[in-house]
Amino acid sequence: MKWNKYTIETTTAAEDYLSSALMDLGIEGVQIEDNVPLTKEDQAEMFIDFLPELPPDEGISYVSFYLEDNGQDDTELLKQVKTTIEEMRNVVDMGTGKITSDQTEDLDWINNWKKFFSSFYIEDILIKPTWEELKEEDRDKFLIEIDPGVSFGTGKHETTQLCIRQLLKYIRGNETYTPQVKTPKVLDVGCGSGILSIVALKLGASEVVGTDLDPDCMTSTHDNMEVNHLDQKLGTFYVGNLIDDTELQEKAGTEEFDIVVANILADVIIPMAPVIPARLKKGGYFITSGIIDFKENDVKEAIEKAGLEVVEINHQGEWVNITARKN
Ligand SMILES: C[S@@+](CC[C@H](N)C(=O)[O-])C[C@H]1O[C@@H](n2cnc3c(N)ncnc32)[C@H](O)[C@@H]1O
Repeated sequence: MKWNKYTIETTTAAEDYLSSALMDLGIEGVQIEDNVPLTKEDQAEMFIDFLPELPPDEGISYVSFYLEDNGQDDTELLKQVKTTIEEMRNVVDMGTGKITSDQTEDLDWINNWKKFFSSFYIEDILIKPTWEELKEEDRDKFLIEIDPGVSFGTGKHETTQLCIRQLLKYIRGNETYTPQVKTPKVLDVGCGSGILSIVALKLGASEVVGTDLDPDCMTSTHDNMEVNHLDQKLGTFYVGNLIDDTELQEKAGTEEFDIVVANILADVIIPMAPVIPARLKKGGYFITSGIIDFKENDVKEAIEKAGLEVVEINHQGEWVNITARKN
């Protein structure tokens, strides 16, 4: 499908007003490009731990919108856009307001990523997108089916894989470690698509509790539990921030968990570390990732300061897993 892309050169002061004015004209899906650095909150929400160097912010912003090219004439709508820009000059600096056009193909943003997600293994666990047919020869495999929807967690990311390997070790056991608890209770902080909760349950966890800041993750997690034929009663999921929400800390449970897994970001794990020991039973493990390599020491220090003993540090690419025990 072809699309006409229109880009308005404006100012960072005007970009939000302009986007909302474009939406008022019935335009859906506006893209903003500027050099304004992301705030800490934006970084956490977008799972970005470090940012590329941006050119200096000179206050210029490019606001683009797309119109499907189905032979229609965009002239009338563009006239309305130009009028809107001129009217807005009375209230905000609109910059040049120059409109340029381009044509682009296939803009199925919501679904395009699916082309890059196909079945793969983490050790003996076969992770398969829900929309892919299960091959006859894979019927007896340890299977996890996932549709992350708009949440994070296909299993492809190094940090998810680091956590899954640790869940394998600390729930199922391996040649170097024999779990003391066969059916652990697991807390999954930052559950995203629910992938780690589902792996934990499939490996034998008796129950999981999950949390995430993003309400969409509740839907993804419940849907993925269902796809994986897991009784919804085995999982309880809450929206909220364990770091400072004492009500959530209580609801999640005190000294209840054999394993707490948190694949978030170094900048989130560091302030979260102090509340983790109180969630764990004695002898329980904290498995964490989402840590970029240059923040490894900061996270390790925070975990040790919280009173846990770091027992393992693993790396995959530039990402780090730290596993710690409550003694
Ligand atoms: C990298 S994703 C991990 C998703 C999934 N657990 C996985 O391993 O693939 C991090 C998730 O943590 C959530 N998150 C960020 N800060 C959080 C916080 N303070 N408490 C709970 N969840 C948080 C994000 O919304 C996101 O869904």
